[in-house]
Amino acid sequence: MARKQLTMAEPYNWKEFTDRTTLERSLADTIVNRLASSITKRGKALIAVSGGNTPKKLFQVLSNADLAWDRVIVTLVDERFVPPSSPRSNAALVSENLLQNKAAAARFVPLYKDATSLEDAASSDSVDMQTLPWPADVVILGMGLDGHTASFFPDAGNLASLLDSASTRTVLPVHAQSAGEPRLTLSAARILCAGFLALHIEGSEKRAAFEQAMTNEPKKPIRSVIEAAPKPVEVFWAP
Ligand SMILES: O=C(O)[C@H](O)[C@@H](O)[C@H](O)[C@H](O)COP(=O)(O)O
Repeated sequence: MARKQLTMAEPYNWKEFTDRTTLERSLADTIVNRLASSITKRGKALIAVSGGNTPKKLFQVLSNADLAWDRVIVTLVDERFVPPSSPRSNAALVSENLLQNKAAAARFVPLYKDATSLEDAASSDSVDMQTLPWPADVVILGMGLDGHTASFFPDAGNLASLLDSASTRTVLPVHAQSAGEPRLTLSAARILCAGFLALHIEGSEKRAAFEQAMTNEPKKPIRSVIEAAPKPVEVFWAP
């Protein structure tokens, strides 16, 4: 039973599940349907996924889904500025959990590249990734307890640029004390134009953090993204 929204004007749809397995199956089905529909319409599909711990099981479920994966391009919402050999790498997480089984046929476009600086890597990504079939059909966001999403950390020096829905950049660099390491992130502009934009969070702490982020001031990045979205963001939550 979905949580009753506070007002009709909520910019998100809360989808509550009894357990994480049920959530993962439902979200995976929705993702596959969206990607299959895009393949039917335009012969290809683009999905951007977040890293971190939450999506690992979802990736494993997705990897076994029946889909023309050879028509699917998978990229990242954000990446720590580390090589794929690092245990902190989101590219490694995706390669080890999503790009397996049937989904191994998908094309993966990473964000990390061995560049002289974070800024050079972000600029080069932005150029290289222009050729991807934007808008993304699916973007799956995560959220930290501090209300960050993607690598839009509240203490990022360039947060306004990261959140600028009119940005012409595809990938931006992020330096934020709270991020752990320098990051590369899709711009909000690219995230917000997704055909299907979902937030995947689990556990009571994340639910509380989400509810606080959506009401407290100053606005947390997740609230800025949700309020800027042209249509309600689908929030998938399980205890
Ligand atoms: O690179 C990352 O860490 C993610 O893209 C980030 O935005 C993540 O979604 C949140 O930090 C939640 O991470 P957890 O799922 O590990 O709580």
